Amino acid sequence: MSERVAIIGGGKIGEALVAGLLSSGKPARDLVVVEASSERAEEIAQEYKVLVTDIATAVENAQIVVIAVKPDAVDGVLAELGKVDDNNDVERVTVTLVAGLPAAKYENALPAGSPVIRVMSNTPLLVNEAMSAMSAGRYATEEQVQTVSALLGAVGKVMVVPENLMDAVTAISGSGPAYVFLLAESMIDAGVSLGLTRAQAAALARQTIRGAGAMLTESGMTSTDLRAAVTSPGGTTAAAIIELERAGIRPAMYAATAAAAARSSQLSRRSELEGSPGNGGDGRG
Ligand SMILES: NC(=O)C1=CN([C@@H]2O[C@H](COP(=O)(O)OP(=O)(O)OC[C@H]3O[C@@H](n4cnc5c(N)ncnc54)[C@H](OP(=O)(O)O)[C@@H]3O)[C@@H](O)[C@H]2O)C=CC1
Ligand SMILES: O=C(O)[C@@H]1CCC=N1
Repeated sequence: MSERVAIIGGGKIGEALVAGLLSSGKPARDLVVVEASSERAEEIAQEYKVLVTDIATAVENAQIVVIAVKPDAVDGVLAELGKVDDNNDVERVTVTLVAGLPAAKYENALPAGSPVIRVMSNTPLLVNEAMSAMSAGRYATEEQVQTVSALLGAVGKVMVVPENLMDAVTAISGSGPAYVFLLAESMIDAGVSLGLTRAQAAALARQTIRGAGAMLTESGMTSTDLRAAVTSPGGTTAAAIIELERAGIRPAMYAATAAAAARSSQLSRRSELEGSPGNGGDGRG
C-alpha cells in the first residue's frame, strides 16, 4: 500500500524528505505539504509538483503526518492539528522530525491515544542517503513502526533506538553532516593556502570525502584500520595527523557533540516545564 504522507513544514528537512521520497519512487499524488511561507510554498509546489495546501486538507486521508517545523513552531502546529475535524476513518500516525522535543509532548497535545513516532533524520535525505533513528511513542503499534521504517528506509538507513538516546543521535547523525561540510570547507581553504585554485581544491576535497565515505560504508573495515592504511610510516599522512591530534581534533569532537546533545536535552526539559501543571502548559498527560 502506498500511504499518503502529509508533511507540515516545507523547509530544509521537509524539502529533503519530499525530494528523497519522490526520487525513491513515491508518487507525487501521495505527498502533500503544508508551508507557512507563501514564497516557500510556491517554490515547493513548482519544483516537486506536489500539492501544497492548508493543514486540514493535508491531513485528511493522510496515514502519516510528518511534523518538520522548528521546535518553537511546534505548539502552533499542534494547536492547528487540534482544530482539524477528525471524523474520517483513516488510522493516522504522527511522525516528528523535530530536534529535542519528546514524543510525549505530541501525545499530550493530540487526541488521547494518538500514535506518535519520534525520528531524528538528516539532510542526506535529499540524495536517499539519510541516517534516520526512530523511537516509538507509547501508543504506536509495531505495524506503524514498520510502516514508518519502510518509508524512511526508502530514503536511507534506519535505526530503532530508545528515546533516551535521541540527544546523542542528534549530536552524531542529525547535526553530523554539518561537521563533514565544515571539514570540507577547511580542506578547501587549506588547499588554496597551498597554491591550488579554489575550484581544484573543492574538486579534490569533494571526491576525497565521497571516496572515504564509500570506503567507510562498503569496505567492512573500521575507521581506525582505514586510517592506518593511508598512514605510511614516516610519511605525509603521519605528519598531518600529528598536527590534527596536537590541535585537539578528538577533544574538539567530544566537546562539540556534548554541546549538541546538551542543547537537544535543554529543548526537551523546556518542553516538559511548559507542559507541566502550574507552569502555564496544558498539563495533560
Ligand atoms: N535541517 C536539518 O539538518 C535537520 C532538521 N531537523 C529538524 O527539522 C525541523 C525543521 O528544520 P529545518 O527544515 O532546518 O527548518 P526550516 O526553518 O528550514 O523549515 C521549517 C519550515 O516550516 C515552516 N513553518 C513554520 N510554522 C509552520 C506551520 N505552522 N505550518 C506549516 N509550516 C510552518 C517555516 O516557515 P517560516 O520560515 O515562514 O516560519 C519553514 O519554512 C526542526 O525541528 C529541526 O530540529 C532534524 C534533523 C536535521
Ligand atoms: O541544528 C539543528 O537544531 C537541527 C537538528 C539536527 C540538525 N539540525
